[in-house]
Amino acid sequence: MASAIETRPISSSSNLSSVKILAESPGLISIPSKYAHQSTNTHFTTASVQEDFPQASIPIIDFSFLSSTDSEQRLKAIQELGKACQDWGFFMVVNHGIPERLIKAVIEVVDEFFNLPEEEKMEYETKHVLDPIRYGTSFNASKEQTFFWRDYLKVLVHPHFHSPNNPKHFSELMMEYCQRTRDLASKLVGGISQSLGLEEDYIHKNLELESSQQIFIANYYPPCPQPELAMGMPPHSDHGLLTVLLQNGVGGLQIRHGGKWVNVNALPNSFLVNTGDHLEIFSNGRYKSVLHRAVVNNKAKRISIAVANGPAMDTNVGPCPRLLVRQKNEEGDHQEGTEIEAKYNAMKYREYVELQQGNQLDVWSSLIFKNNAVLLQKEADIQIPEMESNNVRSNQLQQDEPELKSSRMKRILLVLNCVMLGLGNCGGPLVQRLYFVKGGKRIWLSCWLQTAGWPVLVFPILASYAYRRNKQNGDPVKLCSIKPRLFLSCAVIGVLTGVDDYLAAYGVSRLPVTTSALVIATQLAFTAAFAFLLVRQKFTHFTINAIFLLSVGAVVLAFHSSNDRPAHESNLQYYIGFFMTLGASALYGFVLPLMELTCRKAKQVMTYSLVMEMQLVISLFATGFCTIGMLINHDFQALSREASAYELGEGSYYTTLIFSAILWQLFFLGAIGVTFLSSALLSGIVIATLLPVTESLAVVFFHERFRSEKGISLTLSLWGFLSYFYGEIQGLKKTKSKTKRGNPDSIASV
Ligand SMILES: O=C(O)CCC(=O)C(=O)O
Ligand SMILES: [Fe+2]
Repeated sequence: MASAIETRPISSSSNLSSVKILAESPGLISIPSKYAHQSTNTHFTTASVQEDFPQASIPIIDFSFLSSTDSEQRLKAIQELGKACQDWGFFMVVNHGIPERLIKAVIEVVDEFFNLPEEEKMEYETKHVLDPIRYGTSFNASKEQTFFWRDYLKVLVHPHFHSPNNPKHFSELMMEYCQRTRDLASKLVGGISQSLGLEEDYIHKNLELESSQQIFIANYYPPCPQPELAMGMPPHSDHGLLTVLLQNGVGGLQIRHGGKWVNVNALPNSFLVNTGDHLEIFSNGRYKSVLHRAVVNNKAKRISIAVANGPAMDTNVGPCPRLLVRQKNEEGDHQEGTEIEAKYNAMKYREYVELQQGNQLDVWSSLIFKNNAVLLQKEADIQIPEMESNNVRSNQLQQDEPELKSSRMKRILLVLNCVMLGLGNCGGPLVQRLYFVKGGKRIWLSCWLQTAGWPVLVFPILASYAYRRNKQNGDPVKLCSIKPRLFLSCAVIGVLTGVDDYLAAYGVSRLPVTTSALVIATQLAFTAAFAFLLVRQKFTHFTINAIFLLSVGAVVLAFHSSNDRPAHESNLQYYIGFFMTLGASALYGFVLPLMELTCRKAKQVMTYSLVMEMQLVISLFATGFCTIGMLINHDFQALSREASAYELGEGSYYTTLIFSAILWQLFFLGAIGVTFLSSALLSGIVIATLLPVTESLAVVFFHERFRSEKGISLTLSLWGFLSYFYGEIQGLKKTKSKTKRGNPDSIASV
């Protein structure tokens, strides 16, 4: 119904899947780039300047007064109706007489329709705007660069009734509901006709409402993880005469009023009604067809049902001739009877719909707006949305995220990040331990090295920048996209990481690698707990089992840990080392979900280049924190002394430091990458399950003892690891069968 072009089926060449499937994909924390609108366009996002949208107190029309036998009451209601159409173009109808049980049942059955298997709904994917039943997604997916967070079902219900076969009772309920709303619209049109000074049945007869075109449109907006970047439905006006809108109690409609977007919420058991383009044309612009849009939220699904009531398809609609003659006004206008200029050309309703929805906007506007001033006035309030969506807009996301175009690419990146995390996870503690074993004593230096490798990040960031520049054919592309709010969050995480590095470095200096690595495995339990608290991580039996096994593994080790105490260390030193490592584990278990939360709350589109920028800022602040520690401890001055006393020689000393820095950088970049591409929990799982490799390497390189408790712990870790991945594979299979016909690209869990 809306004034745009919804000609494209859901699964055409670009494989656009339903947004419902996308929203239900496990672990979706940010929206795919193709759903994120430019924050510079205030009409397409809510993230920009106007943060709080006032609540509109739109006029309320008591329908019972319109059909009152008391002529005075009726006249008053008609005047109020006319004023509502003139000043607002939107009003709320109460006491309409449509039973509440019918309203509830229709919403429920629409919900059931969207819950049908994708294959079944796909039967209704169609090509032509006037096909009787159409199921689709977004708004005008064939023309849009950026999609809308909405699935829809459109059914032509009058003069010929159509309906999907399923769900059961859909057809019956829809027929009754459409009949009742058609009667409602017809009575309102009668009142509007009178409010224009015409007979009650004037519009009815002249626009042939006996065979009026009625369209049932159900809109489904699932919860969206980044609602401020997405939009459910773009600004548009509705064609036809009156649209009767119902919603499932979840707000989201905004209308353009007084140059602002304002929220409109309906009273319980009321309808929202808006005047359409053809009432504007018919009244020669006296009644406005107002722009409106639907915003989305991250909490509850929203369903809206818009029933559009238009003239008969083949009716010619132009300004009403009787309204083009000046009426005598209250002051006794002496120009009474003179002609008023028609602002619009007449056009068949069918042609209007086809031209407008067929996207020939230039032709359409020149045909419809006889008076160019009307068009200009419309454009002045807001850039007409069709123009926006039809023109190829340079989209911030396409600039930012060329590398995440396909799900294959995402999977490759995820594997790459797991490998980096693995290398860092095994190599980092080993090289750090090497430093201490061969004569290094500087804890602050060792901790500084955990993040001081940040300059290596400059290369991939530059490479991504060069790639984007190349792609944009000379259009301006930003080197850094991080915004102040995200920068600040990363700075805080950086300082926490610095503290964490110190705790971990202290632990590594005191404990054998085998012990410290297994204590670090408790991090998974911390990660899981914080992930639940901070990001509402969902757990399956398999993940719970994995977390339990991995944690028990670490505890088994902890009970026997004193057996491991190196000969030269006191009990106290050993225990301090043990608890410092545990503290590091808890803190990092907190930092990972915190990063996930930061990614979710960032009012920015998350891209992989942005993740690298975030890691750079985190490392920078962590390094700054540790530099202070080094300065206080005079570590810089001690460097050359320590190098010359290093057991493996001076050259190897510096090599050890450099490798340590690089390996830790891989660890952190891998961890944040896996968190962004999947979840904090997966990062924790990878860290915990790579223990066997670290264990074996430590036994090989440092000839550490491999005692029975380590064997038990190791077995439990492996078991936990297998349990987690088995669960993941099961989950993936389920999702795949759900989305057989959907597009893996849109499954943004990776
Ligand atoms: O979902 C809404 O509130 C708006 C729906 C709408 O404007 C339409 O379907 O034309
Ligand atoms: Fe609409």
